[in-house]
Amino acid sequence: MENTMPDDLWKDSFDKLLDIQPQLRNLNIIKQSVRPALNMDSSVENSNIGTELNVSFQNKENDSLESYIPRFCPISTPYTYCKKFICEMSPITGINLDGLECNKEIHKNSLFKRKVCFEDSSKDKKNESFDCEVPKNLLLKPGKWRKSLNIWRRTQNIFPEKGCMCSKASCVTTITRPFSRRKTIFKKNCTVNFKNEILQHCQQTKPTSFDFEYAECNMINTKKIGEGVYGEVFRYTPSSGNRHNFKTDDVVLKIIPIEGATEINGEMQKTFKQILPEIIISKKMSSLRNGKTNITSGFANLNKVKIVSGKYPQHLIMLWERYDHKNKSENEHPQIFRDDQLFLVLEMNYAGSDISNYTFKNAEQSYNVLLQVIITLAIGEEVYEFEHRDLHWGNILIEKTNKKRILYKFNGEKLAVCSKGVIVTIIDYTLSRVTIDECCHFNDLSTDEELFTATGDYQYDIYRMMRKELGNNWSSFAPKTNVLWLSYLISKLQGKVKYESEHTRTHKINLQKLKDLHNTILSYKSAADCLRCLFKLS
Ligand SMILES: Nc1ncnc2c1ncn2[C@@H]1O[C@H](COP(=O)(O)OP(=O)(O)OP(=O)(O)O)[C@@H](O)[C@H]1O
Repeated sequence: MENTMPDDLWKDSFDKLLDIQPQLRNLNIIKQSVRPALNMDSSVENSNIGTELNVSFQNKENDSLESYIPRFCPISTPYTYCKKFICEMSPITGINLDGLECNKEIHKNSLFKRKVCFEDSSKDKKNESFDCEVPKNLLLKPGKWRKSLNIWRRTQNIFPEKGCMCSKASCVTTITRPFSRRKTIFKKNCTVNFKNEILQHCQQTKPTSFDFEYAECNMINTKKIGEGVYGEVFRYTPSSGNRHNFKTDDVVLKIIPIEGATEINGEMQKTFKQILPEIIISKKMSSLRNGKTNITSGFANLNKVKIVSGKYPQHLIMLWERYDHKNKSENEHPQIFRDDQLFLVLEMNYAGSDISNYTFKNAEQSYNVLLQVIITLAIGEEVYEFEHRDLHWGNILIEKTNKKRILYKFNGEKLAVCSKGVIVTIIDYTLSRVTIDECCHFNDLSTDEELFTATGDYQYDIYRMMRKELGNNWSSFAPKTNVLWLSYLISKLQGKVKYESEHTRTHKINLQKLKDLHNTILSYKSAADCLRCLFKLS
């Protein structure tokens, strides 16, 4: 039975879109007039991801769509039928899903003008005039894409520090480092000593010893629970002498090497300057739990920030190895750090497991999780012009709670959401944008080609949609980007997350509520706009 093909195997991406956007049927768009799934993002999910995506194109001279049909790619629409479905519209990225408006700009950028690498341009002199900026086969795993991107780079023999090396394709591409572009626009004229500023945030005058701060004797039940490209994440229970406020909440340490000259996990270490905004954003978002007119506990609870230096404590190294043994770490062994390595440590409350690993009771629970995310984003928008910009399902954590209701305040108005037994926390502000004290902090992705070329999940469409929404100006405030991530989240809650029981009436009613909201979500301008409508606020 396990080898039986899924019932919806016959569906191509447009068929699937009709399931979730039934109003498209009213437009009477017939399949013959829809282009094949050149955008492979969504359709590839049900395909054999291991199969190489061949995006070499046969004929570059003719600018018509036909010349850009891949010769072979693992899409659910069989290639033999591709040429039948030709028009200038893509069911995924060619239209705005809410307005059903044909999005010519995206066409220009991502389909017709998409620059590609030819496998062997030396055989064809004409190819020399064709810029080769978009890498081949950039198929990333859903969720934490930085790791996936680094693995892709390694397999393609691309070394970012040299700009690019493309060993097989005879083209020179410019692969820029995507994640070191954290910027802050200061509206007031001021010069900042980043190191001192960070030490102030840490309430330190100089870095303290890593071994001393995180000695084994002060930490109980410690284990490594996660990793990102920038850091290792450990969880522990503070030993009684080390509990500051008599709470027994478990602590999470996110340990990020900084300021060193060596690359870690394929990335240059962040500098004081680059890490400061992450500290500021984390602190401010966390402080919203103690706000006056706006209150949410939906952003990670940051208790402390510390700068430590020295070798990794031996007990953490052992836990790192245990995790590696069990889960196969993609990060480098912490033994590689020198004795004078600096680390930034963010101490947060443990906030559960991420949505991709969570099994919901039913859609009623997941619908209430969605409401918690909407309210939290809305409050972030109101107070700090916050856009998360990377809210994939690995960055939304869920934990069980005994509280019946989660309470919020939005512009002075008290709101409550039934918890249905779970509480939500949003994490990871690496790409986030905020305005704090007249400074705008953001991550400039304007020259990042890789992220906008990636495929493999609807997630990667969202980065392209954000770029369009922002006009590639990443400092500007466009809360619609939060709405785009909500649309992504709803699609995951409908079809991708795990449910304990799917046959109850409650589940079906709430799944319908998710579908209804999915049909309208992109018509909202911001999470706050959506919240006002859902809670009938003025
Ligand atoms: N407060 C927390 N509670 C529980 N788990 C957490 C917490 N913070 C982080 N984690 C876990 O650690 C993982 C990595 O954290 P995070 O996303 O903040 O790291 P990162 O280095 O920013 O990752 P990226 O590679 O996306 O930059 C998360 O996916 C999550 O599983």
